[in-house]
Order: sequence, then C-alpha cells, then structure tokens
Amino acid sequence: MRGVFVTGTDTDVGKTLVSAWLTQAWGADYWKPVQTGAAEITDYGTVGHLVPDAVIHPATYVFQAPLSPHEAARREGARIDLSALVPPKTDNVLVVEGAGGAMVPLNEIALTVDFMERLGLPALVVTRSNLGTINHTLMTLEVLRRRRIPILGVVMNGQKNPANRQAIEHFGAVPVLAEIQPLPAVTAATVAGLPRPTFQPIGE
Ligand SMILES: Nc1ncnc2c1ncn2[C@@H]1O[C@H](COP(=O)(O)OP(=O)(O)OP(=O)(O)O)[C@@H](O)[C@H]1O
Ligand SMILES: C[C@H](N)[C@H](N)CCCCCC(=O)O
Ligand SMILES: [Mg+2]
Repeated sequence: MRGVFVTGTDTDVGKTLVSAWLTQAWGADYWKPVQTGAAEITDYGTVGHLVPDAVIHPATYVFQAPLSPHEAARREGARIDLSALVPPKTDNVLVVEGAGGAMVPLNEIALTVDFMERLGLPALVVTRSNLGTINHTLMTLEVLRRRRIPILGVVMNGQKNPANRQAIEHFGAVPVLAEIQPLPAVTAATVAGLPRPTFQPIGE
C-alpha cells in the first residue's frame, strides 16, 4: 500500500487541508477511517468538495458528536474495533487522515498510534507554526518513533516562522516538507493553487 497517514499535533491543526492538498497534487485516494462530529461537518465531505475528482473511500466509523472517537462511539452505544479498520482496496496512492492527534483514543485501550502502527503507512505530521508548536511537534514525533512508525516529515500550517521551523528540524531530526500559509479561503481553487509538494509518498 502506498500512501501517507496524515496525523497532527492537535485537532483543527490543518490535517484535512493538507490531506486535500496531497490528494489533489498526487491524484490520490482519500480515506478518513474514523469520523466524529458528523452532525456538523465531515472531513470526507470537505475533501470531496476541495478535490472533486478524488476517490473518497467511505469512513469505517461515523459518529455524530464532535468528540474523541472513543467517547463519540460510547455515546452512540458503539465501540471502535481496530480489526474493522481495514484499508480500502486501491492500486492508487492512499491519503489517510486520522482524527485529532496521534494519542487520540479509539476505544478504552487502543489509541490512534496503535492503528497507525498496524496500518504501517509513513506518517506526515501537520503542525501549527506559532508559539507552542515546538513542544507539541517534538512530543508527537517521540510517540511515533517509540512505535517505529516511519515519519515522512512535518508540514507547518500558518504564518511562516523560521525559528520554529529550525527548532523542529533540529530537535526533531525531521524535515519540514512544506509550510502552508493562511489562505483567504479554503476552496478547490485555493487548494489547487498551492505549490506542488516537493515530496512523494513512499511504499510499494
Ligand atoms: N492555511 C489555512 N488557511 C486558512 N484556513 C485554514 C488553513 N488551515 C486550516 N484552515 C481552516 O481551519 C479549520 C481547521 O482545519 P482542518 O479541518 O484542516 O483541521 P483538522 O486538523 O483536519 O481538524 P480535525 O481534527 O477536526 O480533523 C478548517 O476550517 C480549515 O478550513
Ligand atoms: C471533533 C474533532 N473535529 C475531531 N474529529 C476529533 C478530535 C478528537 C480530539 C481528542 C483530544 O485530543 O482531546
Ligand atoms: Mg480533519
């Protein structure tokens, strides 16, 4: 399976924007295995609008409450089973987006990082560019490395911050693959207008 698991230092950090950007630039398929907050909005719906031609695979779990997956599932009398999180069959590159960050619980014992470990795709970490991101990014990298999850690199999302970029690359021993600036609006046109990624997905 070729692709990338888009995780982040937090919820609302820009994972869906980055996922749409890569899906569009690579002509990839998109999959959001676990979606919460569906009562308000879904990431697969957003990516479908931002990348109209993309193959959007159905989420395995969809819950209404905008909460951590383990809690959103519980409130609906459900429980996320990692063995049900089977990647879609595709010969194409697959962009997978996690819910929130790497340590987000999926059930009473399993965390998102456990799912990432099973899936085996390299991780791309989306981070904010402003104050506080160094700590959050280094902690996320630490978690991924402890599980020997390959790390493609980091995408910084927000106003350019050379000092934070340097710190993340130096202390995190990881490349900042791209810096995405604040967009006036997130639309199919502005996503398509972003500079093309200078990196490729890895895997066979
Ligand atoms: N560079 C940017 N410029 C303008 N708006 C942005 C940018 N990055 C993210 N946003 C907006 O910020 C909000 C959060 O971004 P996004 O949905 O990509 O975060 P997320 O990490 O996928 O969140 P979740 O954890 O819910 O999946 C969205 O409304 C998105 O359109
Ligand atoms: C609802 C939100 N948009 C995401 N889908 C889920 C974020 C879970 C975050 C859990 C946590 O880190 O506290
Ligand atoms: Mg998202």
